[in-house]
Amino acid sequence: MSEALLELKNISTRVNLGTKEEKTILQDINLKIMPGDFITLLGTNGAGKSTLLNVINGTLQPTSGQVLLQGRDLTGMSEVKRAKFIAQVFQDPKLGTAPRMTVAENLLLATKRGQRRGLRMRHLRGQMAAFKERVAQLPNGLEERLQTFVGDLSGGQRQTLSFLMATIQRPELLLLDEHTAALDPNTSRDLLQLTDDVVAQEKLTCIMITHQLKDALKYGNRLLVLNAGQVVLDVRDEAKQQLTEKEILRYFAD
Ligand SMILES: Nc1ncnc2c1ncn2[C@@H]1O[C@H](COP(=O)(O)OP(=O)(O)OP(=O)(O)O)[C@@H](O)[C@H]1O
Repeated sequence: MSEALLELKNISTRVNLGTKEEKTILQDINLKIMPGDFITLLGTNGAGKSTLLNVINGTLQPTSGQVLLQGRDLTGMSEVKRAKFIAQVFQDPKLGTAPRMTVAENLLLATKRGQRRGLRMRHLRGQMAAFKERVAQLPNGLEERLQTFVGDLSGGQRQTLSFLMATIQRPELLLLDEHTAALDPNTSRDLLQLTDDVVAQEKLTCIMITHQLKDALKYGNRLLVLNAGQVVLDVRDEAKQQLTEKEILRYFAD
């Protein structure tokens, strides 16, 4: 088997250590994510899905275990440094974009993701044509909004922009934390379709948290279910295609 892009080795996360509130959120997780895997991640509220993404993106250090990206040990590396390799889109359209900057300025910012260098607005003019071309392919009219302040966009436009910002500079790993959950059904469907297209075109490796069983079955090549901090189901390819919603629900048991 070829080498994993991301490997989680014996990851455990406990909070409030040494107090009555001590709690295990992730329990000895071992996972190999292969290059090009598009994983849909399911689990009941509180199963530990967001915590797992936080351990991968570096906002949370695990209590024990290691996070390896292409064999490189990321454990202990800051979130800012990991941003060079890992991009994330959150559920809240307000996260991930700067409201007092224009759409074009936000895109310029995204092209510098993970770099220390400051933002040079004079570089913007040279990039406008390329930005216009990128947003022209998007579903909800962002093309006409390049000079609009992001705070004035609709939630759907803002979330589409967040997705474009996360992928404009190809990340090694893309993390999506219920990124369409706050959108209306049509806008959500369009952004999921865009996600699927971009992941395929750019051959991205991606983990997408969702509560929609249909979407978890429809998208991706691999499906994981987390229950009480443990991976209780991990299926890929044909086994995933044959899975039904009813079967998945069995793994949601308390
Ligand atoms: N820093 C923390 N301190 C205490 N408890 C925490 C902390 N972070 C997470 N938790 C708890 O750990 C559990 C897992 O949380 P997490 O957000 O990872 O779940 P989730 O599977 O993403 O849930 P949801 O589907 O509701 O978003 C929850 O019970 C949560 O309250």
